Amino acid sequence: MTVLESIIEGVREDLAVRESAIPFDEIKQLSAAATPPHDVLAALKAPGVGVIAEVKRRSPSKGELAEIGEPAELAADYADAGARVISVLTEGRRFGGSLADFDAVRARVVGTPLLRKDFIVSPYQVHEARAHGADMVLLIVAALEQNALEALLDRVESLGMTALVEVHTAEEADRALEAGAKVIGINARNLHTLEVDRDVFGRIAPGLPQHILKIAESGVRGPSDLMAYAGSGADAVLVGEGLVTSDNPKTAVTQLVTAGSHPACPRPSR
Ligand SMILES: O=C(O)c1ccccc1NCC(=O)[C@H](O)[C@H](O)COP(=O)(O)O
Repeated sequence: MTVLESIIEGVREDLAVRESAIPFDEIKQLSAAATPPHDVLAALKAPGVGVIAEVKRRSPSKGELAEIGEPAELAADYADAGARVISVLTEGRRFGGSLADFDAVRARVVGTPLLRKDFIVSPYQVHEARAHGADMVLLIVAALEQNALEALLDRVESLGMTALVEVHTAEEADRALEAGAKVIGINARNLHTLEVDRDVFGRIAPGLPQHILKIAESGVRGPSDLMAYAGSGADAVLVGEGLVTSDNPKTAVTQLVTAGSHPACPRPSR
């Protein structure tokens, strides 16, 4: 069993417990009653290379990363520093995240789009994300059969949210395009082996259509990595470990945002 398969096995077990407490029909009603989502595409299309800043306590690859304090305060610092989207891990067993974290961030940071970063394998989780105020939902191609990917993507968009469709190979990128993805995240991290290869983005991104928003995920240690991803066509970068392990996460985001808006920073023409 790979790391990804193990994570998904646990996600399905935890999901069954939640679904027994709040049945599917009820979570659909809650999602329908939620405050409408932010326009994530508009946020990501703003000039310059954007930053998606992640609330991440621990991970399968590195274990405990940092004592992040109150997730809401960390997220508020991210937003104040100019993050375009805030990613909140809600997977509990391997990342130490929760929907309670998401709720706290949502209550504290009302003006910035939020990404529910989890391993989405069920329509229930899509409605659950919306019910908790998510604007964006991660769909991992490697975790889904094509029919499921297309059905979940349609459901995300039917609720007014934006899907971040994550790939690690050219074949997965083809599947994302076939499914109708508008935002494709190219993860430098292989979710089966946990190996990080920053060159993956530059091998895949140039082959994507210009209208696709391209997000470089993982391995961003500072502005030089952002600039390198920008040089290969990134519209934004998604950063977790490099922020929460820094001396000052707010300063770290500020430095990335400054680099992404610098005249010398490459930016795809739109
Ligand atoms: O981060 C991990 O170890 C990991 C392991 C297995 C599946 C997913 C994993 N991370 C999710 C992510 O892709 C990252 O949290 C995100 O891209 C930020 O990466 P980083 O800046 O390297 O923390």
